[in-house]
Amino acid sequence: MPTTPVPHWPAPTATAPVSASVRLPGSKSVTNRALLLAALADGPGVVRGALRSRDADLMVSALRALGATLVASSETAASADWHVTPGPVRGGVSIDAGLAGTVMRFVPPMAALADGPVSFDGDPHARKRPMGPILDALRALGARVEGDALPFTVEGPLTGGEVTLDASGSSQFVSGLLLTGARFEKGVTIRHAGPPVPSQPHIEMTVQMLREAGVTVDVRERDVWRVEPGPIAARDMTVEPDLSNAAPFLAAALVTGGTVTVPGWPLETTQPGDALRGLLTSMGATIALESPEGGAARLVATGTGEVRGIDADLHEVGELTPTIAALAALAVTPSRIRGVSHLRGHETDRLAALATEINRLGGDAEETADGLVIRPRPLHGGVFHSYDDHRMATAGAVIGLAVPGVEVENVATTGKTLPEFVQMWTELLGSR
Ligand SMILES: O=C(O)C1=C[C@@H](OP(=O)(O)O)[C@@H](O)[C@H](O)C1
Ligand SMILES: C=C(OP(=O)(O)O)C(=O)O
Repeated sequence: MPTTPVPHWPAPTATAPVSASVRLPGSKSVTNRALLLAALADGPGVVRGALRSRDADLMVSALRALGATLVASSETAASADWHVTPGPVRGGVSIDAGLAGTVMRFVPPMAALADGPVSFDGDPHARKRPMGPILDALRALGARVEGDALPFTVEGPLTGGEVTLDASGSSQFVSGLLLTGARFEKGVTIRHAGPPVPSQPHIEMTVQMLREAGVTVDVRERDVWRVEPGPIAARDMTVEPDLSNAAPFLAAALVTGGTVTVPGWPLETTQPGDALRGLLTSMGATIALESPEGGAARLVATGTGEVRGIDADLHEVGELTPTIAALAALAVTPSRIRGVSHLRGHETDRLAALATEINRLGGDAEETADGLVIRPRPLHGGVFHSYDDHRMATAGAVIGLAVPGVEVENVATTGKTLPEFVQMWTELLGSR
Protein backbone atom coordinates (compact mmCIF):
# COMPACT_ATOMS: atom_id res chain seq x y z
CA MET A 1 0.00 0.00 0.00
CA PRO A 2 1.46 3.43 -0.86
CA THR A 3 2.40 5.43 2.23
CA THR A 4 1.19 9.01 2.62
CA PRO A 5 4.17 11.37 2.46
CA VAL A 6 4.76 13.21 5.73
CA PRO A 7 4.76 16.98 5.15
CA HIS A 8 7.95 18.89 5.89
CA TRP A 9 7.95 20.87 9.12
CA PRO A 10 7.91 24.65 8.61
CA ALA A 11 10.62 25.76 11.03
CA PRO A 12 9.29 28.81 12.90
CA THR A 13 11.07 32.11 12.33
CA ALA A 14 11.62 34.20 15.46
CA THR A 15 9.90 37.55 15.34
CA ALA A 16 11.30 38.68 18.71
CA PRO A 17 14.06 37.61 21.10
CA VAL A 18 13.28 34.35 22.88
CA SER A 19 13.00 34.38 26.66
CA ALA A 20 12.41 30.95 28.12
CA SER A 21 13.38 28.31 30.61
CA VAL A 22 13.90 24.96 28.89
CA ARG A 23 13.91 21.79 30.97
CA LEU A 24 15.74 19.01 29.09
CA PRO A 25 15.00 15.32 29.63
CA GLY A 26 17.76 12.91 30.67
CA SER A 27 21.03 12.42 28.81
CA LYS A 28 20.95 9.70 26.16
CA SER A 29 24.55 8.74 26.89
CA VAL A 30 24.07 8.52 30.67
CA THR A 31 20.71 6.74 30.33
CA ASN A 32 21.98 3.98 28.05
CA ARG A 33 25.12 3.39 30.13
CA ALA A 34 23.10 3.36 33.37
CA LEU A 35 20.53 0.90 32.03
CA LEU A 36 23.17 -1.50 30.73
CA LEU A 37 25.19 -1.35 33.96
CA ALA A 38 21.99 -1.94 35.96
CA ALA A 39 21.22 -5.00 33.82
CA LEU A 40 24.71 -6.38 34.53
CA ALA A 41 24.70 -5.51 38.23
CA ASP A 42 24.81 -7.80 41.27
CA GLY A 43 21.21 -7.04 42.29
CA PRO A 44 18.16 -4.90 41.51
CA GLY A 45 18.72 -1.17 40.97
CA VAL A 46 16.95 2.01 39.89
CA VAL A 47 17.72 4.48 37.10
CA ARG A 48 15.78 7.68 37.80
CA GLY A 49 15.01 10.40 35.29
CA ALA A 50 16.02 8.14 32.41
CA LEU A 51 15.41 9.50 28.92
CA ARG A 52 12.47 8.10 26.96
CA SER A 53 13.36 8.26 23.28
CA ARG A 54 13.97 5.90 20.38
CA ASP A 55 17.60 5.22 21.38
CA ALA A 56 16.68 4.67 25.03
CA ASP A 57 13.69 2.49 24.15
CA LEU A 58 15.92 0.37 21.90
CA MET A 59 18.31 -0.13 24.82
CA VAL A 60 15.41 -1.14 27.10
CA SER A 61 14.20 -3.67 24.50
CA ALA A 62 17.70 -5.06 24.00
CA LEU A 63 18.24 -5.58 27.75
CA ARG A 64 14.83 -7.22 28.12
CA ALA A 65 15.61 -9.54 25.20
CA LEU A 66 18.86 -10.51 26.96
CA GLY A 67 16.98 -11.45 30.12
CA ALA A 68 16.83 -8.36 32.37
CA THR A 69 13.52 -7.16 33.83
CA LEU A 70 12.84 -3.43 33.49
CA VAL A 71 9.72 -1.89 35.01
CA ALA A 72 8.96 1.82 34.67
CA SER A 73 7.46 4.07 37.33
CA SER A 74 6.93 7.88 37.32
CA GLU A 75 6.65 7.58 33.57
CA THR A 76 6.04 10.59 31.32
CA ALA A 77 6.47 10.90 27.56
CA ALA A 78 10.04 12.09 28.08
CA SER A 79 11.24 10.35 31.20
CA ALA A 80 10.94 7.23 33.35
CA ASP A 81 12.32 5.76 36.55
CA TRP A 82 13.42 2.25 35.59
CA HIS A 83 13.51 -0.51 38.22
CA VAL A 84 15.99 -2.97 36.77
CA THR A 85 16.40 -6.58 37.89
CA PRO A 86 19.29 -8.40 36.21
CA GLY A 87 18.84 -11.98 35.03
CA PRO A 88 21.10 -14.62 33.51
CA VAL A 89 22.10 -13.27 30.09
CA ARG A 90 19.98 -15.09 27.54
CA GLY A 91 20.98 -16.02 23.99
CA GLY A 92 19.01 -17.13 20.97
CA VAL A 93 17.55 -13.64 20.56
CA SER A 94 17.68 -10.81 18.01
CA ILE A 95 18.44 -7.20 18.88
CA ASP A 96 17.31 -4.14 16.89
CA ALA A 97 19.94 -1.40 17.24
CA GLY A 98 17.95 1.10 15.16
CA LEU A 99 20.45 3.85 14.38
CA ALA A 100 21.75 3.99 17.95
CA GLY A 101 25.53 3.89 18.33
CA THR A 102 25.08 3.22 22.04
CA VAL A 103 23.06 0.08 21.30
CA MET A 104 25.14 -1.28 18.41
CA ARG A 105 28.47 -0.73 20.30
CA PHE A 106 27.49 -1.22 23.97
CA VAL A 107 25.25 -4.30 23.77
CA PRO A 108 27.41 -6.79 21.75
CA PRO A 109 30.00 -7.25 24.55
CA MET A 110 27.12 -8.04 26.94
CA ALA A 111 25.69 -10.43 24.35
CA ALA A 112 28.98 -12.36 24.51
CA LEU A 113 27.97 -13.34 28.09
CA ALA A 114 24.79 -15.02 26.82
CA ASP A 115 24.10 -18.75 26.75
CA GLY A 116 23.63 -18.74 22.97
CA PRO A 117 24.09 -16.63 19.83
CA VAL A 118 22.67 -13.11 19.70
CA SER A 119 21.99 -11.48 16.34
CA PHE A 120 21.98 -7.74 15.72
CA ASP A 121 20.54 -5.58 12.93
CA GLY A 122 19.38 -2.00 12.57
CA ASP A 123 18.20 0.74 10.22
CA PRO A 124 19.50 0.71 6.64
CA HIS A 125 22.03 3.46 7.41
CA ALA A 126 23.09 1.71 10.62
CA ARG A 127 24.58 -1.01 8.41
CA LYS A 128 27.06 1.61 7.18
CA ARG A 129 28.22 2.74 10.63
CA PRO A 130 31.69 1.46 11.62
CA MET A 131 31.68 -1.70 13.75
CA GLY A 132 34.84 -3.56 12.61
CA PRO A 133 37.19 -2.64 15.48
CA ILE A 134 34.82 -3.69 18.28
CA LEU A 135 33.73 -6.89 16.52
CA ASP A 136 37.37 -7.84 15.87
CA ALA A 137 38.11 -7.07 19.53
CA LEU A 138 35.34 -9.42 20.66
CA ARG A 139 36.82 -12.11 18.39
CA ALA A 140 40.29 -11.50 19.83
CA LEU A 141 38.85 -11.80 23.36
CA GLY A 142 37.36 -15.20 22.59
CA ALA A 143 33.85 -14.70 21.14
CA ARG A 144 32.60 -16.07 17.84
CA VAL A 145 31.41 -13.20 15.65
CA GLU A 146 29.89 -13.47 12.21
CA GLY A 147 29.87 -10.24 10.19
CA ASP A 148 31.93 -7.05 10.24
CA ALA A 149 29.07 -4.56 10.39
CA LEU A 150 25.32 -4.78 11.02
CA PRO A 151 23.83 -7.35 10.60
CA PHE A 152 26.12 -9.55 12.72
CA THR A 153 25.94 -12.35 15.30
CA VAL A 154 27.89 -12.62 18.56
CA GLU A 155 28.32 -15.84 20.50
CA GLY A 156 30.26 -16.33 23.71
CA PRO A 157 31.70 -17.52 25.88
CA LEU A 158 34.58 -15.12 26.01
CA THR A 159 37.37 -15.03 28.54
CA GLY A 160 38.47 -11.43 28.11
CA GLY A 161 42.05 -10.26 28.56
CA GLU A 162 44.08 -7.85 26.49
CA VAL A 163 43.17 -6.47 23.07
CA THR A 164 44.51 -3.80 20.72
CA LEU A 165 42.12 -1.86 18.50
CA ASP A 166 41.86 1.34 16.50
CA ALA A 167 39.20 3.49 18.17
CA SER A 168 39.80 6.59 16.03
CA GLY A 169 36.45 5.96 14.32
CA SER A 170 34.42 6.02 17.54
CA SER A 171 35.01 6.27 21.27
CA GLN A 172 32.06 3.90 21.64
CA PHE A 173 34.33 0.94 20.74
CA VAL A 174 36.24 1.59 23.96
CA SER A 175 33.18 2.41 26.07
CA GLY A 176 31.34 -0.68 24.87
CA LEU A 177 34.13 -3.06 25.91
CA LEU A 178 34.71 -1.27 29.23
CA LEU A 179 31.04 -1.33 30.25
CA THR A 180 30.80 -5.15 30.22
CA GLY A 181 34.52 -5.81 30.81
CA ALA A 182 34.24 -6.43 34.56
CA ARG A 183 31.99 -9.39 33.81
CA PHE A 184 34.61 -11.09 31.61
CA GLU A 185 36.57 -13.82 33.41
CA LYS A 186 39.87 -11.95 32.95
CA GLY A 187 38.43 -8.43 32.83
CA VAL A 188 39.65 -6.43 29.86
CA THR A 189 42.66 -4.33 28.88
CA ILE A 190 42.14 -2.18 25.78
CA ARG A 191 45.07 -0.64 23.93
CA HIS A 192 44.30 1.91 21.26
CA ALA A 193 46.62 2.04 18.24
CA GLY A 194 45.86 4.62 15.56
CA PRO A 195 44.97 8.30 15.12
CA PRO A 196 43.59 10.02 18.26
CA VAL A 197 40.40 8.64 19.83
CA PRO A 198 37.52 11.16 19.61
CA SER A 199 34.99 12.06 22.31
CA GLN A 200 37.23 11.57 25.36
CA PRO A 201 34.54 13.01 27.68
CA HIS A 202 32.31 10.09 26.71
CA ILE A 203 35.06 7.65 27.71
CA GLU A 204 35.47 9.55 30.99
CA MET A 205 31.71 9.19 31.49
CA THR A 206 32.07 5.42 31.08
CA VAL A 207 35.02 5.25 33.48
CA GLN A 208 33.30 7.42 36.09
CA MET A 209 30.05 5.44 35.96
CA LEU A 210 31.96 2.14 36.28
CA ARG A 211 33.87 3.46 39.29
CA GLU A 212 30.63 4.65 40.87
CA ALA A 213 29.44 1.05 40.50
CA GLY A 214 32.52 -0.19 42.40
CA VAL A 215 34.46 -1.41 39.35
CA THR A 216 38.24 -0.97 39.35
CA VAL A 217 39.34 0.92 36.22
CA ASP A 218 42.95 1.84 35.49
CA VAL A 219 43.53 4.71 33.04
CA ARG A 220 47.05 5.73 34.08
CA GLU A 221 48.62 4.94 30.71
CA ARG A 222 47.54 7.06 27.74
CA ASP A 223 45.33 5.16 25.29
CA VAL A 224 45.16 2.12 27.58
CA TRP A 225 42.15 1.24 29.72
CA ARG A 226 42.03 -1.69 32.16
CA VAL A 227 38.89 -3.00 33.88
CA GLU A 228 39.42 -5.61 36.61
CA PRO A 229 37.03 -8.55 36.74
CA GLY A 230 34.47 -8.30 39.53
CA PRO A 231 30.89 -7.43 40.38
CA ILE A 232 29.10 -4.32 39.09
CA ALA A 233 27.29 -2.89 42.12
CA ALA A 234 23.54 -2.34 41.92
CA ARG A 235 22.71 1.34 42.44
CA ASP A 236 19.95 3.89 42.72
CA MET A 237 21.00 6.71 40.43
CA THR A 238 19.60 9.80 38.75
CA VAL A 239 20.33 10.80 35.15
CA GLU A 240 21.50 14.37 34.38
CA PRO A 241 19.65 16.44 31.77
CA ASP A 242 20.94 16.01 28.20
CA LEU A 243 23.35 18.91 27.68
CA SER A 244 23.93 18.11 24.00
CA ASN A 245 20.22 18.46 23.42
CA ALA A 246 20.41 21.87 25.12
CA ALA A 247 22.52 23.04 22.16
CA PRO A 248 19.77 24.15 19.73
CA PHE A 249 17.84 25.89 22.52
CA LEU A 250 20.89 27.81 23.74
CA ALA A 251 21.69 28.63 20.11
CA ALA A 252 18.24 30.25 19.88
CA ALA A 253 19.33 32.79 22.50
CA LEU A 254 22.29 33.79 20.31
CA VAL A 255 20.35 33.94 17.05
CA THR A 256 17.43 35.96 18.40
CA GLY A 257 19.29 38.10 20.94
CA GLY A 258 17.26 36.54 23.71
CA THR A 259 17.79 34.57 26.89
CA VAL A 260 17.45 30.82 27.46
CA THR A 261 17.78 29.22 30.87
CA VAL A 262 18.43 25.49 31.33
CA PRO A 263 17.57 24.38 34.88
CA GLY A 264 19.43 21.43 36.39
CA TRP A 265 22.72 22.09 34.53
CA PRO A 266 25.26 20.02 36.52
CA LEU A 267 28.13 21.95 38.13
CA GLU A 268 30.42 19.04 37.34
CA THR A 269 29.82 16.60 34.52
CA THR A 270 31.50 14.40 31.95
CA GLN A 271 28.89 15.30 29.33
CA PRO A 272 30.47 16.93 26.26
CA GLY A 273 27.57 19.40 26.13
CA ASP A 274 29.23 21.28 28.98
CA ALA A 275 31.68 22.57 26.34
CA LEU A 276 28.81 24.66 24.98
CA ARG A 277 29.62 27.21 27.66
CA GLY A 278 32.95 28.05 26.04
CA LEU A 279 31.88 27.50 22.44
CA LEU A 280 28.81 29.73 22.63
CA THR A 281 30.76 32.41 24.50
CA SER A 282 33.21 32.47 21.57
CA MET A 283 30.27 32.89 19.21
CA GLY A 284 28.98 35.95 21.07
CA ALA A 285 26.84 34.68 23.95
CA THR A 286 27.06 35.65 27.58
CA ILE A 287 26.88 32.47 29.61
CA ALA A 288 26.33 32.19 33.34
CA LEU A 289 26.33 28.95 35.28
CA GLU A 290 24.38 30.02 38.34
CA SER A 291 24.26 28.07 41.55
CA PRO A 292 21.96 29.92 43.94
CA GLU A 293 22.41 29.01 47.59
CA GLY A 294 19.95 26.28 48.48
CA GLY A 295 18.70 26.14 44.91
CA ALA A 296 19.41 23.98 41.90
CA ALA A 297 22.05 25.11 39.41
CA ARG A 298 21.03 26.51 36.05
CA LEU A 299 22.70 27.79 32.91
CA VAL A 300 21.65 31.14 31.47
CA ALA A 301 22.62 32.03 27.90
CA THR A 302 22.03 35.52 26.53
CA GLY A 303 22.70 36.61 22.97
CA THR A 304 22.94 39.92 21.13
CA GLY A 305 21.31 38.74 17.92
CA GLU A 306 24.70 38.88 16.17
CA VAL A 307 26.51 35.54 15.91
CA ARG A 308 30.31 35.51 15.58
CA GLY A 309 32.12 32.87 13.56
CA ILE A 310 34.37 30.40 15.36
CA ASP A 311 37.55 28.43 14.73
CA ALA A 312 37.12 25.30 16.83
CA ASP A 313 38.47 21.79 17.13
CA LEU A 314 35.41 19.71 18.04
CA HIS A 315 37.23 16.35 18.17
CA GLU A 316 36.24 15.81 21.81
CA VAL A 317 32.67 17.03 21.42
CA GLY A 318 31.73 15.98 17.88
CA GLU A 319 28.03 15.63 18.58
CA LEU A 320 27.81 19.42 19.06
CA THR A 321 28.93 20.00 15.45
CA PRO A 322 25.52 20.29 13.74
CA THR A 323 24.38 23.09 16.07
CA ILE A 324 27.71 24.92 15.85
CA ALA A 325 27.61 24.62 12.04
CA ALA A 326 24.04 25.99 11.96
CA LEU A 327 25.16 28.98 14.05
CA ALA A 328 28.20 29.40 11.79
CA ALA A 329 25.89 29.57 8.76
CA LEU A 330 24.17 32.57 10.42
CA ALA A 331 27.38 34.23 11.64
CA VAL A 332 28.80 37.54 10.46
CA THR A 333 32.38 36.22 10.21
CA PRO A 334 33.80 32.95 8.79
CA SER A 335 34.08 29.73 10.79
CA ARG A 336 36.30 26.70 10.65
CA ILE A 337 35.36 23.46 12.39
CA ARG A 338 38.22 20.96 12.72
CA GLY A 339 38.99 17.51 14.15
CA VAL A 340 35.71 15.79 13.29
CA SER A 341 36.41 13.42 10.38
CA HIS A 342 34.77 10.68 12.50
CA LEU A 343 31.42 12.43 11.97
CA ARG A 344 31.31 10.74 8.57
CA GLY A 345 30.42 7.56 10.51
CA HIS A 346 27.63 9.12 12.59
CA GLU A 347 23.87 8.94 11.90
CA THR A 348 24.80 10.15 8.42
CA ASP A 349 27.99 11.61 6.96
CA ARG A 350 27.40 14.81 8.93
CA LEU A 351 30.10 16.82 7.17
CA ALA A 352 28.62 16.12 3.74
CA ALA A 353 25.06 16.59 5.00
CA LEU A 354 25.75 19.92 6.71
CA ALA A 355 27.63 21.35 3.72
CA THR A 356 24.93 20.19 1.29
CA GLU A 357 22.01 21.54 3.30
CA ILE A 358 23.61 24.88 4.20
CA ASN A 359 24.54 25.40 0.55
CA ARG A 360 21.04 24.39 -0.58
CA LEU A 361 19.76 27.41 1.37
CA GLY A 362 22.24 29.67 -0.46
CA GLY A 363 25.04 29.41 2.11
CA ASP A 364 28.76 28.96 1.63
CA ALA A 365 29.90 25.79 3.36
CA GLU A 366 32.83 23.66 2.28
CA GLU A 367 33.82 20.23 3.49
CA THR A 368 37.43 19.73 4.47
CA ALA A 369 39.15 16.44 5.25
CA ASP A 370 38.36 16.80 8.94
CA GLY A 371 35.64 19.42 9.19
CA LEU A 372 33.91 22.38 7.59
CA VAL A 373 34.65 25.92 6.49
CA ILE A 374 31.55 28.11 6.58
CA ARG A 375 31.59 31.67 5.30
CA PRO A 376 28.89 34.33 5.77
CA ARG A 377 26.41 34.55 2.91
CA PRO A 378 22.72 35.49 3.07
CA LEU A 379 20.48 32.42 3.23
CA HIS A 380 17.04 31.85 1.75
CA GLY A 381 14.21 29.45 2.51
CA GLY A 382 14.04 25.89 1.23
CA VAL A 383 13.93 22.28 2.35
CA PHE A 384 16.55 21.26 4.93
CA HIS A 385 17.02 17.48 4.72
CA SER A 386 17.61 15.57 7.94
CA TYR A 387 19.07 12.29 6.59
CA ASP A 388 17.32 10.55 9.53
CA ASP A 389 19.72 12.45 11.79
CA HIS A 390 18.15 14.07 14.86
CA ARG A 391 20.89 16.69 15.07
CA MET A 392 20.53 17.63 11.38
CA ALA A 393 16.82 18.26 12.03
CA THR A 394 17.53 20.52 15.00
CA ALA A 395 20.26 22.33 13.02
CA GLY A 396 17.62 23.14 10.40
CA ALA A 397 15.39 24.53 13.13
CA VAL A 398 18.19 26.84 14.34
CA ILE A 399 18.72 28.23 10.83
CA GLY A 400 14.96 28.62 10.44
CA LEU A 401 14.89 31.02 13.40
CA ALA A 402 16.60 33.64 11.24
CA VAL A 403 15.68 32.52 7.72
CA PRO A 404 12.01 32.55 6.67
CA GLY A 405 10.75 29.59 4.67
CA VAL A 406 13.02 26.82 5.98
CA GLU A 407 11.22 23.47 5.98
CA VAL A 408 12.78 20.56 7.86
CA GLU A 409 12.28 17.19 6.21
CA ASN A 410 11.47 14.35 8.66
CA VAL A 411 11.58 16.39 11.84
CA ALA A 412 10.21 13.28 13.59
CA THR A 413 13.74 11.90 13.50
CA THR A 414 14.40 14.11 16.56
CA GLY A 415 12.66 11.25 18.42
CA LYS A 416 16.05 9.49 18.45
CA THR A 417 16.95 11.50 21.54
CA LEU A 418 14.26 14.18 22.04
CA PRO A 419 10.75 13.11 21.01
CA GLU A 420 9.25 16.36 22.32
CA PHE A 421 11.51 18.60 20.23
CA VAL A 422 8.81 20.22 18.08
CA GLN A 423 6.60 20.93 21.07
CA MET A 424 9.51 22.34 23.08
CA TRP A 425 10.67 24.47 20.14
CA THR A 426 7.16 25.81 19.60
CA GLU A 427 6.90 26.66 23.29
CA LEU A 428 10.31 28.34 23.16
CA LEU A 429 9.12 30.66 20.43
CA GLY A 430 5.70 31.17 21.95
CA SER A 431 6.86 32.02 25.45
CA ARG A 432 7.91 35.62 24.95
O1 LIG B 1 29.36 7.13 24.17
C1 LIG B 1 28.46 7.89 23.84
O2 LIG B 1 27.40 7.99 24.49
C2 LIG B 1 28.65 8.71 22.64
C3 LIG B 1 29.91 8.87 22.11
C4 LIG B 1 30.18 9.70 20.93
O3 LIG B 1 30.39 8.82 19.84
P1 LIG B 1 31.66 8.94 18.82
O4 LIG B 1 32.90 8.79 19.63
O5 LIG B 1 31.42 7.82 17.86
O6 LIG B 1 31.56 10.30 18.20
C5 LIG B 1 29.03 10.64 20.61
O7 LIG B 1 29.22 11.27 19.39
C6 LIG B 1 27.71 9.90 20.66
O8 LIG B 1 26.65 10.78 20.38
C7 LIG B 1 27.46 9.35 22.05
C1 LIG C 1 26.51 10.41 17.21
C2 LIG C 1 25.36 10.37 17.89
O1 LIG C 1 24.68 9.25 18.27
P1 LIG C 1 25.05 7.71 18.44
O2 LIG C 1 24.92 7.45 19.92
O3 LIG C 1 24.03 6.99 17.64
O4 LIG C 1 26.46 7.51 17.94
C3 LIG C 1 24.69 11.63 18.33
O5 LIG C 1 23.72 11.53 19.10
O6 LIG C 1 25.09 12.73 17.91
